[in-house]
Amino acid sequence: MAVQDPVAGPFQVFVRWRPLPASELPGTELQHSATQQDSKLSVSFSSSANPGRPETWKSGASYTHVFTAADDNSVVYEHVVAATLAHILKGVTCNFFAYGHSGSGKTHTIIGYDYERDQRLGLCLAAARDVFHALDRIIEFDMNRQADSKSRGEELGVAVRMYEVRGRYAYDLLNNGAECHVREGPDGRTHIRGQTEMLENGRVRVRPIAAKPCFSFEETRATILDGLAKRKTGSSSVHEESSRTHAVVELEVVNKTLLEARDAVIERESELVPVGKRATDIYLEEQMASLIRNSDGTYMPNPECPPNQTRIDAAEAEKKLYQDRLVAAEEAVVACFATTRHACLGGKFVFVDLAGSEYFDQNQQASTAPRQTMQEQKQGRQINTDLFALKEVIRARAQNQSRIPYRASPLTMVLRSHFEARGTSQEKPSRSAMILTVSSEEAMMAATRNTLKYGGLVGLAGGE
Ligand SMILES: Nc1ncnc2c1ncn2[C@@H]1O[C@H](COP(=O)(O)OP(=O)(O)OP(=O)(O)O)[C@@H](O)[C@H]1O
Repeated sequence: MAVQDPVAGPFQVFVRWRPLPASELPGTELQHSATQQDSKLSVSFSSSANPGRPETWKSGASYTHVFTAADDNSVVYEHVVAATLAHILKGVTCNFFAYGHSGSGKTHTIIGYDYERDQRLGLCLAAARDVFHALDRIIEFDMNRQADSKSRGEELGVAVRMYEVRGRYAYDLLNNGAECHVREGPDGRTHIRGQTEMLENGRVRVRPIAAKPCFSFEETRATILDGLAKRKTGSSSVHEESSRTHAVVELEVVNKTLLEARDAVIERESELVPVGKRATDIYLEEQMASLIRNSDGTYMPNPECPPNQTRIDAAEAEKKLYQDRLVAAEEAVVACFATTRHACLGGKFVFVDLAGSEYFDQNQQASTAPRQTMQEQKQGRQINTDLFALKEVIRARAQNQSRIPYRASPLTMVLRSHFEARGTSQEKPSRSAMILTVSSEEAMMAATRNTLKYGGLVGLAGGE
């Protein structure tokens, strides 16, 4: 049975203990328990590795629920994600993060390693399955009302985006791992843009992260598996490499009209580039032609050759025409939301498999981690920055601070639009949750404690 809206507050934190790896002897692990305090849980564990000096640790009460090693992915899904589907169907964005040490089960939780069996599907695949069940019901309802969604371009589906964030770049897993820049635009929004394509007539197209439209669960699953295959190429050590990137999977409810409207914006942008450049060139040409050089090297206007204002105005008028076409295309996107009868349009699940938290744990690094190359050290510092920034953003949001430090890292810049998403109406703020994946292996004690501490800071903020 689905649990009632677990992600109701601003930010909820869950703990998931993974089973001991087969290589570990049973009976040698940390002993752990959870204690209810008001509406939240605290976690404590003890180690008896050193019989002379048993060690115990207890967290604050910051967690919404603690999953045991016996809980499989379907149990986690029911508690954390299932009830949020109702929000997605109202156009809301729900974000889910997995945070933990390498090998603690982040990918197992978010994506899973069994793509067929219901009980073992990762959260993103189980969510895709349930979105399609819901969309099927909406389509059936439309058919009963003789409202043929398909012919009107309103056939509902899911646009899948999959990318890894590493350093200042995102790598588009549904576009051959293409490197994309993460930048803040003049509009204050973050743009993730791929390579510049030079087209005919001077048009310049810069595409955003690929959004692959899928119209069935099977198609969505195949798309996610395609993306995963890209995640693995180019890495000599898959497991290590996956720890060093943040992997994001987005599932957005879309229809064909919306997808076409967004494509039209990209086309209008590409058309504006040469026209805008021509207007600038003509202005500069006319200004230069109308200047004469003085003997001291300075310039002054040449009264006999004033700038050809008619030519400048004509170029500006043409530019304005293309700017208006772009604005009209952007308005058409907004109109898709305003005119649809499907409140679910734009509803989005965002799943983030964060880079291994060991990079955030400098003490652990110094003492036990193998020697790192310069490149790995740089990556480690960037991951630290990202994970610290994420915590600060979550806390600032929970405390309703006027300034949320999204710009502190590329990861938080990328996540900004998901945190700030408000569906089609201002009353629909996004909802978010984090799953801390931890291991009861003795060797992982410090990492487990650090993960619980990090999540504790995030969870306390959520409860304020
Ligand atoms: N809760 C769990 N139940 C069963 N197996 C698990 C669980 N958590 C992790 N595992 C297994 O442990 C191994 C490592 O897990 P996983 O790849 O998810 O770790 P990770 O935290 O994503 O690591 P990395 O950060 O290095 O990518 C996998 O074989 C996975 O199936």
